[in-house]
Formats: sequence, structure tokens, C-alpha cells
Amino acid sequence: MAVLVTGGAGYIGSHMVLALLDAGHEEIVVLDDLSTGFDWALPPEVKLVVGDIADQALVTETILQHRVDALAHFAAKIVVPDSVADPLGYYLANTAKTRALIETAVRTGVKHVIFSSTAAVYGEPEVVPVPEDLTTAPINPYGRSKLMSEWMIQDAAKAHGFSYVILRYFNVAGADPRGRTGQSTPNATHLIKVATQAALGQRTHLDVYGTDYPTRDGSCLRDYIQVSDLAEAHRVALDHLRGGGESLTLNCGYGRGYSVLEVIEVVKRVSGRDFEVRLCPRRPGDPAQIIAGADRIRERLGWVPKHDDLDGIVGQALAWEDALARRNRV
Ligand SMILES: NC(=O)c1ccc[n+]([C@@H]2O[C@H](COP(=O)([O-])OP(=O)(O)OC[C@H]3O[C@@H](n4cnc5c(N)ncnc54)[C@H](O)[C@@H]3O)[C@@H](O)[C@H]2O)c1
Ligand SMILES: O=c1ccn([C@@H]2O[C@H](COP(=O)(O)OP(=O)(O)O[C@H]3O[C@H](CO)[C@H](O)[C@H](O)[C@H]3O)[C@@H](O)[C@H]2O)c(=O)[nH]1
Repeated sequence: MAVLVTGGAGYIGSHMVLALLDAGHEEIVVLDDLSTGFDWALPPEVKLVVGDIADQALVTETILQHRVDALAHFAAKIVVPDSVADPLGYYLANTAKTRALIETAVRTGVKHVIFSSTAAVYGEPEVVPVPEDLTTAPINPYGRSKLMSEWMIQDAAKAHGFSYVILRYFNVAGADPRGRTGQSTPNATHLIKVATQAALGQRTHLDVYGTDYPTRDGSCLRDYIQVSDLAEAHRVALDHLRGGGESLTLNCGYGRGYSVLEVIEVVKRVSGRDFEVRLCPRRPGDPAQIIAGADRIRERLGWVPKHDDLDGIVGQALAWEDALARRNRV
């Protein structure tokens, strides 16, 4: 039986593909429209179907041809400010298309679904670390588009008898420690990506959005999870579901936060490069702190992170950014 990885040519999906291959899973099919992903992010032995998750004829054919029993659904639009500017585009890409995909999965008898959700479903949590059963209260269309998908998956699972693991990622960072894939989107806005680009001279400076938050140094606190550890969480979730495990909703984070200024300090130290840092006003919609309640995933899936080390994460991000720059020069 095969696993269908939607968005598998993207940042996190390509790491899950590697995690599966490294663990000896060979039956993997990727479905990706390459809107923000790259075919070269996948090893040549992985089957890539180029197309849209809402193309029900294509998805049906792919599932039946490869005898897919499990779906890992990463494909989405992911930029929060874009979701504010284009909410209907985000509800189409993330919610309506997920509905079409889940309908196809139900019709073709897919038994297990792993869904990429986000800490953005919590909005501006009053409780930190955030437990999974805290009331969800997303504050932007991106978070709402993902929360609606969570609800659809839960309701459809009850009605149609498939099992699921919903993974709510906190701040994903770093790259494959062996340098096989990483965050390749040129205009990504994530802090560690942007800071490594500044360290490598690819940006003139780094803006810090807000230094007047009620935190230890006034900048926002985030829980940065290394991307291969996150990929491994998907692998163990797949084994859990295939082994008959119950449906679960789980945070993916390490359970402690770093401030924006602390991250910048680490990037400067690890790279050995200084760069200009501009202290700017707050960016709308940023919670002061968001840190995962991180026990449940360890208890329920036996997930053991191996890369919980900010210096290491930053080192991988720097190495990947450097490799990307060299790739783009040739
Ligand atoms: N990066 C993060 O920090 C973060 C945090 C929380 C949640 N997530 C979630 O993780 C998932 C993966 O994010 P990522 O960072 O790897 O982003 P990404 O943009 O690198 O990957 C998304 C992939 O999906 C593909 N895709 C998009 N729409 C598609 C469609 N309609 N049909 C087929 N393929 C399509 C893209 O080409 C791309 O390869 C997303 O669902 C995102 O919401 C990401
Ligand atoms: O150039 C930058 C970029 C970011 N930041 C700050 O760094 C922190 C982290 O910002 P990111 O953009 O890297 O990530 P977010 O916390 O905004 O959002 C990320 O994590 C969320 C969950 O916490 C969602 O999953 C979302 O999809 C994902 O992009 C924020 O305080 C932000 O204001 C800066 O100061 N300067």
C-alpha cells in the first residue's frame, strides 16, 4: 500500500518523503502542482504527479493506480499576510480544495489521513504553553482556513470511518541535516530564513517587528521545531494509524520559546557574520508568544525529537541557503 503526499515537493513535505524513504517505506506518491514546490526537491525514485489536489479525476486515478491507503496532506497556501489580502483565495486553496480532496479520499476508500495544521488555529493564546484542548480562536484567514479543514476531516472521519492525525505545527525551521532539501521558496518570510539570508549578504538588513511586547526582551517568543523532527512526527503518525491507532490532534513543538532578538543573536554567532538589524513597529496579527504544550505527541506517538538545538537549526538553515545560492548561480 502507498502513501499519497500532497505538497510533497514543498519544504516540509519533501522532508517527510525523505523521512519515509530513510525508514524503508518505498511506496510513496507525491501530488504537487509545483506552485511553490520544486521537482528537484524529491529524490528521483519518488513518483511525482504534477497536478491539483482538487482535480478529482486525477486524484482518483492516482489513488487507485498506486493502491493508496494513506494520505499526508501538506498542499496549501501558507503566507499569513497574503491570506488577509486575499481571503477568498485562501479559503479556496486551503478549505474548498481540501474538501474536494477528502471527498475523493472517502470515495476511493483511503483509510488514514495526516493533516498539516498550524499553531495559527490558536490565535493569540492566553495560556502558554498552549495545550491542544485550548479553545481555538484563529485571528487571520490562513488560520481559519486550516481550522475549517480540521473540522471537515474530523466530521468526515466520523461519518466515513477513516482515521486521522492532525498535526499543529509551531514555527518550522532548519533543513535536512544531510543537505538533501530545505526551505527553497525565494520570498519566504520566516524569521530564521530571512535572518540567514541577511547573514549571507542576500538581504541588506533584517527588520524586527516589535520590541515592546510583554516578553523578557520585548520581542516575540516562538517555539522553533526542526523540520526533520517534524517529518519524523509524520512518519510515526503514519505507523500509528496503520497499526490501528486512534485519531488524534497533536501540537508539534518543543515546548519552549526563543525571542526574535535571541534568534538573531544565534544567527550572528553561528554564521560569524554581523548584519544590520532595524527595530520596527509591531507587525499586525503577531501574538506576543506562542509555545507548544508538547507532551501529548510524545505520550501518544512515542515521538522523540533529535534536533532540539537552535544552533544546529540555524547551522542547517545557513548551509541550505548557501547551497541554494550556489544552485541559482549555475
Ligand atoms: N512552514 C511553516 O512554518 C508551517 C507552519 C505551520 C503549518 N504549515 C503547513 O505545512 C504545510 C506545508 O507547508 P510548507 O512550509 O512546506 O509550504 P510549501 O509552500 O513549501 O509547500 C506547499 C506545497 O504544496 C504545493 N501545492 C500548493 N497548492 C497545491 C494544490 N492546489 N495542488 C497541489 N499542490 C499544491 C506547492 O507547490 C508546494 O510544493 C502547509 O499545509 C502549511 O499550511 C507550515
Ligand atoms: O523579518 C522578520 C520575520 C519575522 N519576524 C518576527 O519573528 C517571529 C516569527 O515570525 P515568522 O514569520 O517566522 O512566523 P510566525 O510566527 O508569524 O508564523 C509561523 O508560525 C505560525 C504558528 O505559530 C504559523 O504556523 C505560520 O504558518 C508560520 O508562518 C514573529 O514575531 C515575527 O514578527 C521579524 O521580526 N522579522
